[in-house]
This record gives sequence, C-alpha cells and structure tokens, in this order.
Amino acid sequence: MPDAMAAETPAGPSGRRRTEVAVGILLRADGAMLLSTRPPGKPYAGYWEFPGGKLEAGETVAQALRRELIEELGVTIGPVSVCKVTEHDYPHALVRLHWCKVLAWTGTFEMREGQTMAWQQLPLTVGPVLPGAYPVLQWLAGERGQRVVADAAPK
Ligand SMILES: Nc1nc2c([nH]c(=O)n2[C@H]2C[C@H](O)[C@@H](COP(=O)(O)OP(=O)(O)OP(=O)(O)O)O2)c(=O)[nH]1
Repeated sequence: MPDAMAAETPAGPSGRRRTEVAVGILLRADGAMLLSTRPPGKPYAGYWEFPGGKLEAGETVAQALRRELIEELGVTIGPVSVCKVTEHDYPHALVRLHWCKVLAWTGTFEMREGQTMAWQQLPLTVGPVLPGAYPVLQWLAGERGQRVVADAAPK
C-alpha cells in the first residue's frame, strides 16, 4: 500500500512517527508456526518474518491482518485478538507490531508476492529472521521451553 495511506501514530522516543503493523502467528495443530521470506524490493528482502503488514487508515488490527493474509497468502483468517505489542526502531521506520495468534483459517496457501514459506518448529531451521520478529520468537520459545535457534555445534 502507498505509505501515505499507512496508519501512523505520534512520535516515539526517537522523535519518529510510529507505523502500525498487524502480524499473524499462524499456528498449526502440531504447534508449527508459519514464516515467510520478505519479498524482493522491500527493506530486509529475503529475511524471514511472520505474515502481516501495515494498517491502513481507519483499520483495526484484525481487519488489517485479515486483508494482508488474503493479499499475501490467499487465506482467510477467523477472529483474532492481539496477544502482544512490541516496537522496533529500524533505519527505514519505527514500527509498532501488534501480534495475533491465528488458530483457524480457510483457503489454500499461495505465495502471491513471490515469497517462500515454511512451517517451523523451534529451534528454527531458517534464517535470518527480521530483527523486529525476534522478541516474539523468544517469547514463544519461552512458552515452549525451547530455544529460538539451536545451540552452536561444540568445537
Ligand atoms: N509482516 C511483518 N512485518 C514485520 C515483522 N517484524 C517486523 O519488524 N516487521 C516490520 C517490517 C516492516 O518495517 C513492517 C511491515 O511493513 P511491510 O512493508 O512488510 O508491510 P506492507 O505489506 O503493508 O508493505 P507495503 O504495502 O508498504 O509494501 O513491520 C514480521 O514478523 N512480520
């Protein structure tokens, strides 16, 4: 979406306006979570992230997430609520990430933006992960008594 339409809120500690982002943690029955690569042309292209995107003006987090997942993946999600809010100050934007666990969806996954997707258990077998997604991965790892990435092999 054009940045001029993105929902923004007043400046954070760094004096920059926050960009509001809805992010979905799609969880399969076996606990695997869906990650995908950022499409070419976006900041951090090729990094792994959870699906989602910026809120448009007037949208709720749930509405934005529902729209983004149809646009990016071709799936329609059921009702969701925000389970966590984090912020990350990137060179390209100060983002506020509204995280929602998603347990139900309909449709077949299609990579409509040329991404690659992977269902991942912890520790992850893909990387690198977007820095703004790392705190939530640590939180999920804590819930599961797992690590985000496997320990380095002993020398
Ligand atoms: N989707 C997603 N975005 C994340 C995650 N972690 C994280 O820091 N972000 C940041 C990266 C971006 O600065 C921002 C999302 O913006 P975006 O450019 O992907 O959103 P969009 O799909 O609306 O993009 P566009 O229409 O402007 O192309 O949130 C994550 O796990 N998933």
